[in-house]
This record gives sequence, C-alpha cells and structure tokens, in this order.
Amino acid sequence: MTDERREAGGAVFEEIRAACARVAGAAERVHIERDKLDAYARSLPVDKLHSPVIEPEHHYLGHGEQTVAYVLALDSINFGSGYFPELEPRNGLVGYFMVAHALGDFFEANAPVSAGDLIALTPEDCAEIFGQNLSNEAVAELMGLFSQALEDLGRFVLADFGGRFASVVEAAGGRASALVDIVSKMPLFRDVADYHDTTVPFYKRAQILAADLWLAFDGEGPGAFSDLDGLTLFADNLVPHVLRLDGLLRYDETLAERIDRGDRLEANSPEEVEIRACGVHVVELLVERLTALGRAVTAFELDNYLWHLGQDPRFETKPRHHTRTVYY
Ligand SMILES: Nc1nc2c(c(CN[C@H]3C=C[C@H](O)[C@@H]3O)cn2[C@@H]2O[C@H](COP(=O)(O)O)[C@@H](O)[C@H]2O)c(=O)[nH]1
Repeated sequence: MTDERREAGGAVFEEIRAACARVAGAAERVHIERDKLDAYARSLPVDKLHSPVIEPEHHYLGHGEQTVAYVLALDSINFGSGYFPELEPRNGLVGYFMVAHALGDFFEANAPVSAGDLIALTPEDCAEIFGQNLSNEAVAELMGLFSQALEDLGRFVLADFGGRFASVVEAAGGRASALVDIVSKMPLFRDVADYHDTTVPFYKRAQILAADLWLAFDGEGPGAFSDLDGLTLFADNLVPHVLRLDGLLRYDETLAERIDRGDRLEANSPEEVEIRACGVHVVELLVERLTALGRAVTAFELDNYLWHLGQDPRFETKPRHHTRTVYY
C-alpha cells in the first residue's frame, strides 16, 4: 500500500487490513490461490471497475435529507443473508434488492420519516413493509432484528443528533473512517470478530454506508468523503463466493462439503471469520497487483464490481455460505 493511501485511510481501515492479513496468514480452512492472482487481475475489465453503480430503480434516491435517512436505515438493516433462503420474494425481488426496494416504498409512502417513526416500528410492521410472514420462525427472528436495528438508529439519531439524520453524516466531517467510528457506537454495527487471539474488525455495514452515501449523492454533500479509497472489501457472503468460484479462494474439503450441502456456519466461528478475512485480503492483493500493472483501483470499486458480478446466475445458483448474523 502506498503512503498516500495509508494517510487517506483512518486507523480503522488499517486495523481491518492488518487483522485480515493476519487471519489469512494463519487460516487453516480457507486458502488463497496466490498464483492465480496475476491472471485474474489482468482479466478484470478496468473500465467497469471505475464506475461503481447503485440501481436507482431499487433505491430511494433524489430526496435530500430523506435520502440520507433512507441510506442510514438501509445500511442499518443491510444484513440477513443467512435468513434470505427463508424469505418470500416481494414483487419478484429477493435478497438485498428486495430489502432496499421495500424500504424505499416505505419512505415513499411515509416521507418525511422521522427518528421517532423508526423507533416505533415493530416486528409486525417490518413483516408488512418487507412482505413477510411471521409464522416462519427464521423470518420472525429476522423481522425482530430489523425492528431492533431501526429502533437503535432512531434512538441514536434522537439522542445524539437532535433527531436529524444528516447530522450523523455531518459529524464525520467528510471522512468515511470517522463515519465508521460514529455509527459503530450502535451495537449492531459493531462488526468485530475474534479469531483465536486476534480481534478482527470488519465493519461491513458501517463501511458500506459511506460507499452508499457516495453513490447516492454522486460524491457531493452528504456523499463527499476524502478517504473513500481507504475502505476495504465489505465482507459478506457473496463476494467471497465469487472469489471462490473464480478460483482465488479454495476451501478445504470439509468446509466445502458443508457449504455445498447447505449447512449453516456459526457466526464468529473460525471458518466464518476465515472466509470473510480471506475475502478482504484477496481484494487487497488484487488492488496491489492492479496498481503494479498501472491499473490503479480501490477496494470499494472492486467490491462493487464483484458484488454485482455475483448477481449473475452463474454465481447466484450455486451454494454459498450462510450465517445468521446482524452484520451481513
Ligand atoms: N460486499 C458487498 N456486499 C453487499 C453489497 C450490497 C448492496 N450494496 C450495493 C447495491 C447497489 C449499490 O451499489 C450498493 O452499494 C449488499 N451486500 C450484501 O450482500 C448480501 C446479499 O446478497 P444477495 O443475497 O445476492 O442479495 C448481504 O449479505 C448484503 O449485506 C455490496 O455492495 N457489497
């Protein structure tokens, strides 16, 4: 990493990178296929890498401070992948896009949505918003967690920011690392795992919040951050899956079998932490390779490219790891 990038990123980004590199070095169940990195880096379509996208048809964009509120709410509940196989599609959408779209419909119908409105949302309200049936135990658990996460956000905004969502972002002073520090005061944003003796921060949703604000506001106003190139991969269950199917990550036989037959992995288990950390580290290695090839790219840009690539049926139809967690 160059000194410029180190300066651009806050301490938190360096902590994530260092911890994930340590886990990758010690990992027993997940292996990085280093000899394939160079060819993979060369195969990436650099023109697409530099244009991260947010789908306007699925997000509530263009509404000023209400869009700030929406993005904060969205990334408060940008999790549930371990529950997604149990969810009903809503208007033909599943997974992340279902959640983003349904929350957008809620904002459309109820604007201006206040902190108090978020605090008041019950699991039953969430089931209605997301078109879900609470008679399914796993779905009921997820709707309970969504309601808790939205309530936490509402209380946080009310207690520390006078009820004004935009003030949360303004408090970060244009630094994504500061935004990560601020929102991580909410317990459900504190995405920090343990791996043997190592503390491993991922802060997946806190980081994606800065990225989404940047995308939603075209890098202006609430989307202006000077240190976006400090962001790491947002460690979820889709990008590592893409990296696995594309041959950069190899899981040992036992882990591969468990995932392929649909067993769930425990949150914070060594194998779950290894998958996430190796995902983060591979992306760092790819950023290094691409930079050396004169095709400088950021981890955020690679994340956005790889995540959208993962929506392709080639990846979507193959089993990936599922973990019931509030972090992704
Ligand atoms: N690494 C990374 N993980 C991301 C995202 C997003 C969506 N964000 C973007 C979308 C448009 C804008 O560009 C936003 O930036 C969702 N996820 C995670 O995926 C999982 C769900 O997957 P599926 O079951 O297929 O819907 C779940 O854990 C969810 O938390 C990302 O961008 N990067």
